[in-house]
Amino acid sequence: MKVIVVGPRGKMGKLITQIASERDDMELVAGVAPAGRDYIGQDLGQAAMVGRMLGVSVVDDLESVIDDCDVIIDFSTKEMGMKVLELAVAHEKALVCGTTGFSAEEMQRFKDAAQKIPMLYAANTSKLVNVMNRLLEMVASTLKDEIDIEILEMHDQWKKDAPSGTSKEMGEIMAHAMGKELSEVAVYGREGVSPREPGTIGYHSLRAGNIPSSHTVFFGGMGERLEITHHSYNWECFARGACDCAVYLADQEPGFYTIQDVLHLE
Ligand SMILES: NC(=O)C1=CN([C@@H]2O[C@H](COP(=O)(O)OP(=O)(O)OC[C@H]3O[C@@H](n4cnc5c(N)ncnc54)[C@H](OP(=O)(O)O)[C@@H]3O)[C@@H](O)[C@H]2O)C=CC1
Ligand SMILES: O=C(O)C1=N[C@H](C(=O)O)C[C@H](O)C1
Repeated sequence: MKVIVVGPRGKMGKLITQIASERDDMELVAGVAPAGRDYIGQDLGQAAMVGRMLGVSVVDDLESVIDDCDVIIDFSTKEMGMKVLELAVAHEKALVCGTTGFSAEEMQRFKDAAQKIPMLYAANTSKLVNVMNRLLEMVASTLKDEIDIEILEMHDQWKKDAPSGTSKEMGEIMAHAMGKELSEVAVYGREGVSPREPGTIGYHSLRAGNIPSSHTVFFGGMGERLEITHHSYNWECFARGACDCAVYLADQEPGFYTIQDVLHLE
């Protein structure tokens, strides 16, 4: 399965390149980086600090290499994400997108693209986070309005979006489990919003240092509290999951896929 990595110098792109280079079922054919970077033209192994040459280059123009691949893996920015999507559709290439921060309208463009290409979107490609999502669904569907739900997510100081894509997915899963839409119940920050309105889901984002990713969901009951937490120690779990998604997608027909399909969690 031939793969292009978009953003191979990024925190995720580097790890995805390193992991893909070790897998027998993946073959890297190019990296795509922003124009003007000093590592354009370098060997992908050097640019992504793999520790050996891979014999393929980093380019600044996806269109010049896209026909060499089966699947594109994109963890870059939302602006680049939209350009990658457009080219993937035009060249009928499978796309794994893990970038976060897209608007509802942009997310709809991914869903529309699925009529033409195998499209997998996952705001979080960690296996354990996706198992955690099942637990959240179970608690929310069992207790509904009996409990207060608050989500606290922590990330590094450089993260561009807040709240995290994962916490939005978690909120959506729990809202649907309670028969609601997230937009009806989400409250972003509680400062100045007290006492608490029942049936809402509160969001709290903390940014500090180089925390890779932590998500805690607090279920507040009367005289008791349940907390479910996922901590990542680095970005490896997400990169491994992204490679699994790409291998899965290479064999699929056009359609919209999620990591639940890859992990057989449905
Ligand atoms: N789904 C999941 O499980 C996860 C999702 N993410 C998401 O992935 C995205 C990237 O995260 P992260 O790796 O931490 O971010 P980084 O900022 O470390 O990396 C982003 C990369 O994208 C590259 N880039 C920016 N613009 C372009 C462009 N026009 N063309 C090609 N490449 C471009 C940057 O290049 P340069 O380095 O040269 O500036 C950089 O290498 C974020 O949206 C994040 O939330 C992150 C972790 C897990
Ligand atoms: O930027 C990150 O680091 C992460 N982003 C994703 C998100 O927004 O949820 C996934 C994970 O939390 C790491």
